[in-house]
Amino acid sequence: MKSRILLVEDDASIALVITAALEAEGYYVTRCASISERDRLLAGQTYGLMLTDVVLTDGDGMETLGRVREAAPHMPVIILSAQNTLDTAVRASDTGAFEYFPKPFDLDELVRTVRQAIGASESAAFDETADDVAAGLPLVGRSPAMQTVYRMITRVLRNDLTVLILGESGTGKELVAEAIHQLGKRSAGPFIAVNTAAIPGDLIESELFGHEKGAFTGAVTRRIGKFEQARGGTLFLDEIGDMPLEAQTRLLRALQSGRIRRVGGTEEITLDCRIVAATNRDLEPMIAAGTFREDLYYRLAVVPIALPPLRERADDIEALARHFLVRAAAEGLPRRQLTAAGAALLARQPWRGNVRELRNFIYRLALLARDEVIDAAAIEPLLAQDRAQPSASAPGLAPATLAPLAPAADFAEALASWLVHEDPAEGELYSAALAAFERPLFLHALAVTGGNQLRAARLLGINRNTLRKRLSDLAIDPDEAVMRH
Ligand SMILES: Nc1ncnc2c1ncn2[C@@H]1O[C@H](COP(=O)(O)OP(=O)(O)OP(=O)(O)O)[C@@H](O)[C@H]1O
Repeated sequence: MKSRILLVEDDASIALVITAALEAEGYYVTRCASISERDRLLAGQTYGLMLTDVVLTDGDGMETLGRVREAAPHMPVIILSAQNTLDTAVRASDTGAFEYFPKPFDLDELVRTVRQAIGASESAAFDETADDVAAGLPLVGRSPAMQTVYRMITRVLRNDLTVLILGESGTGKELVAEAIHQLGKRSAGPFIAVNTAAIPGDLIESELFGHEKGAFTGAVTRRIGKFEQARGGTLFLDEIGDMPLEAQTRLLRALQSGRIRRVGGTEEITLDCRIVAATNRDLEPMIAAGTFREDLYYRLAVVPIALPPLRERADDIEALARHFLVRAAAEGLPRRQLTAAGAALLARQPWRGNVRELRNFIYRLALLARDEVIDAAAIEPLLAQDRAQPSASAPGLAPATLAPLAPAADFAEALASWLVHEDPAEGELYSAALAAFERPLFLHALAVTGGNQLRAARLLGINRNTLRKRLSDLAIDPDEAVMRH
């Protein structure tokens, strides 16, 4: 005999469609429209599965799942929600729900999942429960493409599987990596990000694995590598496609053995971090050409998550634009409103630099627009400027280290936004601006030279003593600068 299904849904037409589809499969469906009715029905009868909406007239169908678990601990639950944010997906997964369907959903897929869930619950009892994860992450966008991403994220939160995030530059790969860390079981540990493309080839090993004192010229002290820094947390290996082959081999060996050795050291250190890697490169042709190791690819891509380019989820552009306007205002830029026509114009742009380009554009717009209300007419001139000067906020110009504000087209513009943000006191303008400029520049020079002040001074083209003095004035600790980078 087919199972009885409890459907908790207050939208009569959705309920009708689901009931018809499930009855056609031979299931018996009992429908109710509120949480109180649900609890009453569960107390009196056993169900093979429950399908529930989230927002119901008398409460939240997801928040109250604890009561359902008490009444029917092994009954699989499928959540249907119009609140299709990452937060909802994560909350759904944390309730131990079998599956989460953002509305609108594919009816055939829903029926298939019901069949699977009932089959699975007959062979294995469901014992998953978890705390309510409070906060969602600032991943904006509810397009179907992002729903798929959110569902993938929820699948890796309770395990340590290695994740490979693929997507063009600026699509949000690092943000997704952070979401996996913060929402996952290692959130109490550190999140360590390494941009493997930014480290000179000969320093990658010591950067990742650390080195012992005297391991090579310049190794004046023992240094802990990123793998060790990430102990208990997550190691985010960005731009993995740009890693030199030799470093790929070392990385593969570390992942295979689960152990590392500091450069020049003998002690074996056991890895204790989740690895999330990312690249904007198309790895397949690189594998074919022999520039990316196929075995490393399979090691990393245990769970691949593909982030679609922004132009393929134009539905998200308006929400993102409004989000960045709010952020810009919170960071001290003028408060702006975006009209529907303005949003529509933004949604029609190709955004080759993806969300990063959109973000930079919105910050410039907030800074430069004349009126509080931003309409298409205020956006046009900036778009025209970008078309004439494509580098203005497009890919490549990404130094997030440059300022707390978005990177700008040139120093004059960066300075303008810095002035708005910092508003230094009279008589301190020059020294404050100089410090704001020098700090990221010196940190960059120290990072790429592995903290070697002589080489950093040479790179900058300034005297070593000048650099030392300025580092001391700015209270920059060269070793710490390298560690933090
Ligand atoms: N869905 C999103 N919601 C809100 N902000 C986003 C989203 N996606 C990206 N961003 C923002 O866009 C910027 C670029 O994102 P991120 O650095 O994660 O991209 P990336 O894919 O890692 O880029 P790259 O390949 O160049 O390293 C960041 O400021 C990030 O916060």
